[in-house]
Amino acid sequence: MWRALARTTWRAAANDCGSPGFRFAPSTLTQQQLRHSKASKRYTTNTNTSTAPPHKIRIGIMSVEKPKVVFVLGGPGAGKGTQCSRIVDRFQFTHLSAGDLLREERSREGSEFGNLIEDYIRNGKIVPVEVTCSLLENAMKASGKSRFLIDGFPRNQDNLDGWNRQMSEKVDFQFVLFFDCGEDVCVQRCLGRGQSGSGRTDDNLDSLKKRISTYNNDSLPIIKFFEGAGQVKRIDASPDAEQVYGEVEKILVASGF
Ligand SMILES: Nc1ncnc2c1ncn2[C@@H]1O[C@H](COP(=O)(O)OP(=O)(O)O)[C@@H](O)[C@H]1O
Ligand SMILES: Nc1ccn([C@H]2C[C@H](O)[C@@H](COP(=O)(O)OP(=O)(O)O)O2)c(=O)n1
Repeated sequence: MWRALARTTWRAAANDCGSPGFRFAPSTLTQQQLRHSKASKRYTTNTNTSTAPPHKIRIGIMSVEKPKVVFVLGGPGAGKGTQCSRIVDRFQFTHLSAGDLLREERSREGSEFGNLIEDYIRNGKIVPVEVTCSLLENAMKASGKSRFLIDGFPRNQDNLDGWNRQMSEKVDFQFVLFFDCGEDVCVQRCLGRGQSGSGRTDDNLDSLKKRISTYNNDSLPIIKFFEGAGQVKRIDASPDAEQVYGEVEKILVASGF
């Protein structure tokens, strides 16, 4: 169903690829990392047949760096997008918001997924990963960059499974930046965003109740899973944006960015 998504932005040859990490990707770093987690029973297969170290891929006799990926998670309205914009201003990251990519695809003329995406978004459900992951992979390739903030993904088990199938071998996963924010604050921020003209069809109370429930039931377990693997950097997202960013900056600098 999602073949159409993979159409335009794939680069035809390795030489043409801005970031070589997207092609030949024999190892599965994320799966390797997840193997160490008590909670990672599903990820026990070692499919790494490469002689390159896990953060690199092998092309012929050379090994090259894989693109680095940081997942950015938190409740609806926690401030993920706001903080990502600030990070991009200071660090060399490319910000890819799964929600933005889905909204773009929904509006793209001729998209076969427009109605499906709208139905999922309005009802606070998570779009099937085949759609979202392909949009992310295409955007990564099209950017030609090698450091990504992937915002709002993976948001449920389907997202995580799809990522592990399609992408984990191709990237050097770093950690999750988790913007931890109370439900009431999240709701007020989303309503405020709606009132100041976000134009989003889901910044209303009815959709928000469903989004919060999806977050609690489907997204929090994913964050806990990464936490169990020691891969979460938690940030209190309730203070003002400046203060939150101060914490983010410290974490990124301490992580070598
Ligand atoms: N720390 C903060 N304090 C107050 N308002 C914030 C803060 N961070 C973001 N906002 C505002 O809250 C709304 C949601 O922020 P946004 O970054 O779009 O959240 P998310 O991407 O997590 O949905 C926006 O209107 C934004 O300006
Ligand atoms: N991985 C994702 C991310 C977003 N979506 C859909 C469903 C979400 O409620 C909407 C909006 O997500 P977005 O990250 O832009 O917004 P919030 O964090 O909820 O404010 O997009 C999805 O289906 N799968």
